[in-house]
Amino acid sequence: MSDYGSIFGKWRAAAGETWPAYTHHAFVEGLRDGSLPQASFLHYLVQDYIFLIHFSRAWALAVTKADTIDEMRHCAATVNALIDGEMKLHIGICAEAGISEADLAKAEERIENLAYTRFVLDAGHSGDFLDLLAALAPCVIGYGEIGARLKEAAGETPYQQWIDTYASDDFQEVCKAAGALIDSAVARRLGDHPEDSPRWTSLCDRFTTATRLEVGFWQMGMTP
Ligand SMILES: Cc1ncc(CN)c(N)n1
Repeated sequence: MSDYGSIFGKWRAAAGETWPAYTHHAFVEGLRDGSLPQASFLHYLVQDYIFLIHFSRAWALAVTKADTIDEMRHCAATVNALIDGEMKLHIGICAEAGISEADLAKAEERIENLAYTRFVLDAGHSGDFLDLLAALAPCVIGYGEIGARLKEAAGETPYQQWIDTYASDDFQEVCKAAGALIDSAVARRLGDHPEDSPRWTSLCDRFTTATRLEVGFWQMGMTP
């Protein structure tokens, strides 16, 4: 079982080589060793600010798709953590670089961003709570995995604040809680042997597609 839960570990394994293509992407390695150009980083952050708006909408949709109060509580808390926590990182770093919140609000959304966020929202609109969680999981837990690795492996890099945010105890707790939510939500709906469910393959596919879209997002970051 992975640090982030049993189902996440299975979905991650089913994604095969797509997973390391995401978590070890050249953009990530550039954050780690400091070789990523600042223009790429800022371009990524501006797009990621827009991403987090839609991502918050997707977690808000999860509140409406939940079956239990505990599930609702988790999803509602994630909306708050995104808006009042993670997005502040983007606002703060961009402000230091002379990019105001007003600039962020009127930035043009790149097509790779649009593809990813609308894919996640569609998973929730056309599917159920599990479809939505499978599409959301690579985003939350992938950054936790990246942050934890970069904390151990980072060289001299100007991107330490970014690394520290995703390596932080707070963010790691968010990832572990998301993994536990996925485990309990899958057990509740598909029982103790979810791999035997006719839905299993399509849940794995949703997870893998979201992971491919994460790879595309890093790639976009490298082409301001
Ligand atoms: C594209 C993307 N994926 C994941 C995360 C982490 N919440 C993020 N900020 N941006």
